[in-house]
Amino acid sequence: MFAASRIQTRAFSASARQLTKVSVLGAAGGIGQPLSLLLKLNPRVSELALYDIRGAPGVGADLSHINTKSTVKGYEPTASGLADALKGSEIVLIPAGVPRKPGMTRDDLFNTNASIVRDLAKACAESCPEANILVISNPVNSTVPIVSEIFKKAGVYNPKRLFGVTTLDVVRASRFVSEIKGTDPKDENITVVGGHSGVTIVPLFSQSKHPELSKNEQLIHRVQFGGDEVVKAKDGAGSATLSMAMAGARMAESLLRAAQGEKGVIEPTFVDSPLYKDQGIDFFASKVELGPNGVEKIYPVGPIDEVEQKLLDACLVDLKKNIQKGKDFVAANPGK
Ligand SMILES: NC(=O)c1ccc[n+]([C@@H]2O[C@H](COP(=O)([O-])OP(=O)(O)OC[C@H]3O[C@@H](n4cnc5c(N)ncnc54)[C@H](O)[C@@H]3O)[C@@H](O)[C@H]2O)c1
Ligand SMILES: O=C(O)C[C@H](O)C(=O)O
Repeated sequence: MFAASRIQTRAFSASARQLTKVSVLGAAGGIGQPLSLLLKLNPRVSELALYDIRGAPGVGADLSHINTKSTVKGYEPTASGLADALKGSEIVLIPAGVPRKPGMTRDDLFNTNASIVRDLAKACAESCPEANILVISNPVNSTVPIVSEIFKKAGVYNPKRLFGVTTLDVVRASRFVSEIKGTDPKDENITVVGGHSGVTIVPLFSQSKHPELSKNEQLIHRVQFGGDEVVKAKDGAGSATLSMAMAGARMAESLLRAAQGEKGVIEPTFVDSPLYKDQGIDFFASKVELGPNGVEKIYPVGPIDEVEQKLLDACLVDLKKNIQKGKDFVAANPGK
């Protein structure tokens, strides 16, 4: 037992020395800056490439003074700057785009963010077609299908490498439950399935240590509309940035752990999924085991109670429309 664990530790420390380039698109923004900071502190990252339409060289210079071993560079806002930032990337995180103001839904961001994500996806398809693409820009339910359509058009789509980042919903659910129960959030793993906006966010408390919480309407509402809480509190200055940076860094870390040989790394995330394809729903967030090739295994939703079934039914109706909206956008606006 002891010898086996020593061998395993040696294997991990050897693989942790792998060269791993991670890039952040939208790196000078509210999410981009703290996310880049957390990635600079991650010993699994050897090279950090920062891109934004403004300010990335400054953020890069600032982070480059932190005494961790990785190199950091902020690239110029040009097509060649973007291509250079992306080349050789194993993971690309995309928090580029506008955030909500009070009174807006995530869908209200579509008109601005759809073309931003489309154009960045094109650059990824050209410069790093094999990278894991982690989409943070809202509305995630539509921006992820936009990326997949662009990759399909370029002939480089690998469904195992595309992820909508829904980790913040999981992080919130864990924290909110721990507040109610007076427990340590690290012991509260709540699966959240569906998508990432309002009623498409479906927490499955019946599968947690506290199945009775699936009847707690206030808690369910808080998980589904946690983003609104922050938008309201920031009062026009944007939406969640710091908690999102933590959640994005956690998702990237999970992918890196899996890529570097660790088994059994599971995160709920929004992926190209077989679960509801028969209902015309191509993407769905459920528990996903990660591996060196990205998605290793997609878990079904599993047993849920009556309340959750109703939530899931409502989720699927909206999700289908959101996904179609992303696909239709690329068909009508293929870009240059
Ligand atoms: N998935 C989630 O759980 C989640 C959580 C929070 C926020 N978000 C979303 O993330 C996005 C960013 O939020 P934020 O608070 O960081 O916004 P922000 O305005 O602070 O930052 C966005 C950054 O994107 C940059 N940008 C715009 N167009 C770009 C382009 N074409 N290429 C590169 N960079 C570009 C901007 O210059 C800016 O620095 C929003 O759409 C927001 O809704 C998602
Ligand atoms: O609420 C938002 O608009 C940002 C993000 O999607 C969140 O869940 O905090």
